[in-house]
Amino acid sequence: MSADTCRRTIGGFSRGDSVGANPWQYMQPFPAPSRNLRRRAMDHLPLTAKLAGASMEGGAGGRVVDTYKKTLATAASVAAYAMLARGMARELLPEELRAAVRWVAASVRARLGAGGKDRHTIVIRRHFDGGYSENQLFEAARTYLATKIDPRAMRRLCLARSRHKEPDGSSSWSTLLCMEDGGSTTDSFEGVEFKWTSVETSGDDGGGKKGKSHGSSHRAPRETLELSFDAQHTDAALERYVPFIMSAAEQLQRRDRALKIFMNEGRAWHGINHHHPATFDTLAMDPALKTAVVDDLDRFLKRKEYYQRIGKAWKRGYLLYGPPGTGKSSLVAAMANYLRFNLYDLDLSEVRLNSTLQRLLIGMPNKSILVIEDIDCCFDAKSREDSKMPMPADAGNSSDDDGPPSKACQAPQQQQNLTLSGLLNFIDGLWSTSGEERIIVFTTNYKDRLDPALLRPGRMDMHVYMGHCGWEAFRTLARNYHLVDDHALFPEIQGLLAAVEVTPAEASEMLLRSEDADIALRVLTDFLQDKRRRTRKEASEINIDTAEKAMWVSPSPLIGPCLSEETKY
Ligand SMILES: Nc1ncnc2c1ncn2[C@@H]1O[C@H](COP(=O)(O)OP(=O)(O)OP(=O)(O)O)[C@@H](O)[C@H]1O
Repeated sequence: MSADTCRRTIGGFSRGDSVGANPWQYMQPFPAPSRNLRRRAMDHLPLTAKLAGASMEGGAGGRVVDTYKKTLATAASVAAYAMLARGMARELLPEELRAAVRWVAASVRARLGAGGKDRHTIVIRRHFDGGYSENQLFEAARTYLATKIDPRAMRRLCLARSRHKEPDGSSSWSTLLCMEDGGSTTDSFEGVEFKWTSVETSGDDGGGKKGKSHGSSHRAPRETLELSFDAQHTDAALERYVPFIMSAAEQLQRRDRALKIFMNEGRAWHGINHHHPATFDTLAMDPALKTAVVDDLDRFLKRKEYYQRIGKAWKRGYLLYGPPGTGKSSLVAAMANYLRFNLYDLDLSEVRLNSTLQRLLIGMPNKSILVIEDIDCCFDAKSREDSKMPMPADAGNSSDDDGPPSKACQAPQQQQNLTLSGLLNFIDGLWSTSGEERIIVFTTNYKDRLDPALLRPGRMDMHVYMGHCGWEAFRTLARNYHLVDDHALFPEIQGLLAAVEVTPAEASEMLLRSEDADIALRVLTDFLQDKRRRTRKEASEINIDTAEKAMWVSPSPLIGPCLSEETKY
């Protein structure tokens, strides 16, 4: 096809117009569409097509197309140069300079991203004080952002192992996904969009911490996280978003840390790692009761302001009672795992003085669970009285007295032996004065033996009865141990559980006898049948015994006088 033919076919082009830019040029074997038709079609075309289409309208349109082509060519050249420059920079420029360039680019990007709106930026440096102090907010933000990063969406990511200091001075470690230098992500909070950018600059300006490796003068890069947002949201950022991040990070760190259980020795706590596997999922108990406990814990955690408002200490007390082997200790472990709180297992037989107890309780950090097991065995009737007794002669040398002397130790005549009322008064006093977000759990096998002071309303907020293994509890155990939800023996087991009392500990033991679910369930069924036989036998013996006794003491007019007569002689 010649240029002339082409011009003819399309029509309306003046000499010098760019034929090649005409979109209809080679695709148009039919007569050209009318102007109106083309104008209507143009309304639906993207900008590039419109520009090109404009060239069909006359000389002015042609110039637009020329400009468009030139712009495209220029953009392509710039992109090529940029790629070339980038490659050369990577080869030739030192890392420090490249980091500085990246920082400038990130700042420019951040400003351009603002879309012309007034943007504010909060810079959170990893170190301050000339590089010698760690900024906790940086660590918190990094921990929080690790949950926001989608590793599939980011081409470059950094993996870091982070150390957290525990309240007891020990450390725990966790692995985090972090943004690389120049990386950014957005987070939405209360409907506001916050943008986070990771920026690294060379530490050679003296602001960074001196690199410890190889003892060289090289300084570690200065790491910062930049939080940018629309200026109108400054209050939301500082007053709500930043505190939210701190608390979210704390929760995440708690989730990752190894739990500990502390035991009292003298006046101090000694902790070891706590790996009790019990969770609310594995706990075999009445489902409604389980839900009630979990809901109660959740409500407690959310109610800081509420407790403040009503003027009550932010603490919660649980009394767990029931026969041995019904899961009281397991429930305590499940609570600790659920809340990620450390456990403080208080052995009161090791505590002789109220002042020692006071010191131990004050030494417990927030977000912890105090457990006193078998509370019914801890105090005899005598010690329940609030007796003010002189301090034993050897008490000053006892293991209770390590560490600096407390106020109470300076006034020996006021020393009190440990009493239940001392414990209760002090717990109430302690919770209301120091520390918060604590849980106290008492356990007992015999609720009826407890001092009424312990059962007084308001002392223990929730009384939880851990009973014998019911049908639902058994199903949890079957699922835990053998991953079975249904089995041919289930109906028989259900009937047996309704007839005999067996603890979850006993049922667990039977289920553990074999790894084969069929065998283990058979073993349990036999155990339950045997137990039912024995229970029936015992019951019938008791019935006979009772009947015999009844015969001897019965006031029945028929035999009564006879007995009386017999006993007379
Ligand atoms: N409700 C339960 N759910 C799951 N496992 C249980 C339950 N109760 C008991 N077990 C099993 O029995 C073992 C002993 O239970 P646990 O020590 O929790 O009972 P306890 O009521 O605290 O007993 P004690 O009163 O003697 O201290 C647990 O380690 C667990 O394997």
